[in-house]
Amino acid sequence: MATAHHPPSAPILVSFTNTDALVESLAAFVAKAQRESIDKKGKFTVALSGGSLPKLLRGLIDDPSIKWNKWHVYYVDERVVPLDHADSNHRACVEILFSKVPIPQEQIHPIDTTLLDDLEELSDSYEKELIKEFAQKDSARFPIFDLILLGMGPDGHTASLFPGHDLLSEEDRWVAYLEDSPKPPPKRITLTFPVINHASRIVFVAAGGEKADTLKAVLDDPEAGLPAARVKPVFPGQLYWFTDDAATVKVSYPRTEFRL
Ligand SMILES: O=C(O)[C@H](O)[C@@H](O)[C@H](O)[C@H](O)COP(=O)(O)O
Repeated sequence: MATAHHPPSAPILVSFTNTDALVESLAAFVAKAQRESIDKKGKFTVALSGGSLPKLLRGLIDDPSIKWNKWHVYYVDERVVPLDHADSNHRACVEILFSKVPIPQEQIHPIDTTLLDDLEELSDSYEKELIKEFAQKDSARFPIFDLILLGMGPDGHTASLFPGHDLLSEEDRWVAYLEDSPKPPPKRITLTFPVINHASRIVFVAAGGEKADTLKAVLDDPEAGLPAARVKPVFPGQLYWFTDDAATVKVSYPRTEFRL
């Protein structure tokens, strides 16, 4: 169990020469994470981001080792729009991934779109979804996801946690809302840092040269405190970075060879 004396273990950085290699290894990693979780407790709880992430999960679609009926999927963050809106992270995940695999619909947890006009109610209701899944099972103060998959924006944001925003210091809530996201659309809900940091495995997926400067800042100068650098798993959680060489070209932080 977590104790205050355990330092967080250092992030593991793996970098691939091209996107296809990244996609393949990411799928293998996720497959292993789900196998371990299912072996241990019969299910796999995962939180997904939007942006480029859903496409980078395409390696899962034809993987026969994925037990989709054991997956319980939540969103790291969601834009406050109807589920069929072009900006919806849920819509992107369904179109790119969930419509192509046999995952039971009731095990995918989108936002309650009857509450789009009341962000406080909406974030409370999403927190209640998480409480249903996590609160009874263990006495932890925060949910312990088996896997949280994150992206990083060019400004260093992750989830909907943006540089300089008040939500960076949220310590109590599981799910928070914002109305002033600098990345459109402005209204969003997001998991908070304590929830992200309590996951068993946290994986950032960042590809492309436009992320090179930010990735250097996050990995080589974490004290500067960009949001992505504030992802520091609570023991025994582990943080991984899955990147491509275009994104890591400026990074001095040591790379680890990918192996399962
Ligand atoms: O809803 C969102 O906007 C995402 O969840 C967001 O946090 C995303 O992961 C980053 O902005 C990185 O986006 P890209 O992967 O598209 O660069």
